[in-house]
Amino acid sequence: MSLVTFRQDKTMDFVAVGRLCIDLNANEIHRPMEETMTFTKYVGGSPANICIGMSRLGLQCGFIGKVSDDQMGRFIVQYLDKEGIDTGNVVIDSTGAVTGLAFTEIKSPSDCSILMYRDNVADLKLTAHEVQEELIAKTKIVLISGTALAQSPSREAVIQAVHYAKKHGAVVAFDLDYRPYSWASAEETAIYYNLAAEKSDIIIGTREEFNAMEMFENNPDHSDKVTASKWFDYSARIVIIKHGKEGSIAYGKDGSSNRAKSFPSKVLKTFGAGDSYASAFLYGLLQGWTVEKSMEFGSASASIVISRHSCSDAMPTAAEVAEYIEQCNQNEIKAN
Ligand SMILES: Nc1ncnc2c1ncn2[C@@H]1O[C@H](COP(=O)(O)OP(=O)(O)O)[C@@H](O)[C@H]1O
Ligand SMILES: O=C(O)C[C@@H](O)[C@H](O)C(=O)COP(=O)(O)O
Repeated sequence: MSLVTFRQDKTMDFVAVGRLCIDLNANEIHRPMEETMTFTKYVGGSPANICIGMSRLGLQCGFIGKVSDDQMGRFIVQYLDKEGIDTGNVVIDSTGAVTGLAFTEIKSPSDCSILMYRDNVADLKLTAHEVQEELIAKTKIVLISGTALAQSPSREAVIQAVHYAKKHGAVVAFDLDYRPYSWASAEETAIYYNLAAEKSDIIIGTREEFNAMEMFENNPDHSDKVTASKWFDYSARIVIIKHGKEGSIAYGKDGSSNRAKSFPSKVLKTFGAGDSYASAFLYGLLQGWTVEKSMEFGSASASIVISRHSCSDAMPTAAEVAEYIEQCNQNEIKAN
């Protein structure tokens, strides 16, 4: 009996709600951004990366978001269209808002950071009225992303999307996606993350992101089991805590737990790991795989994406991920 079941009468697999932004990834790597002269432009934004990842894996996907009425907004929509993602609910801002920029700094494979310019961004201006119920009504999973809860009216748009998801039997996946610079205070973060998590069937986050949610909780040791157990009293069926290179652990409402190791990787940069992991994990669940196999698929996808320069554009196909797993298994057999 699987922990999560999906309505098979739906014609779409996955819809993400949240930010669409631009990644400007440094071309000159292994140096601080003060010395970087050129960047490569990619579509970015954690929910956008996850959606592109799901589409690359062969799923029918849509996006609910807002972009700026300029070249950057048009670049984003054209890219999503080319990837086969339904952009019918990507709204063009009319207030002069801009596209969020994420400048990335790759000082070393383990020392990467992101400088985000997010003043007056279009993605946080999505309103509840702009969320199309008919799009959510036809999808199996709705992904919400934590940063979209940071400001109104985006905050209310996410809550409305969750309401539609519950009404139409869509699974709600919550990727915590905590970006401190988008929030007014740590208290606001904790309050709104907890409200969203109460409605979510699948919750995915790093240990640090869950810590940010637990400001009013009693979990001084930051126990993953304590973190997960709280959410099974609400809607959650699966709670995943990610631990970087150390891998990840998933807890199930049925009392199960599964640990997944990370895969070997020629790491170029570490960002993009979580988004690729989430897309491939959710893909696995949609195939009817076990949590364990889905975690393996997510972990392998992450190890591929962190070896490449971009996040969105680096998202692998299902065949690439399967081949990588096979190759790593063969290498392990040879090594033993
Ligand atoms: N250095 C690494 N080498 C191999 N896999 C990694 C590495 N860092 C992360 N991963 C994989 O990506 C997953 C998510 O990474 P993590 O850093 O925990 O999330 P996020 O990118 O959201 O911060 C990990 O559970 C692991 O499977
Ligand atoms: O989420 C953002 O706004 C930044 C992303 O565009 C960027 O690609 C990134 O940091 C993704 O890393 P992850 O969310 O840690 O997987």
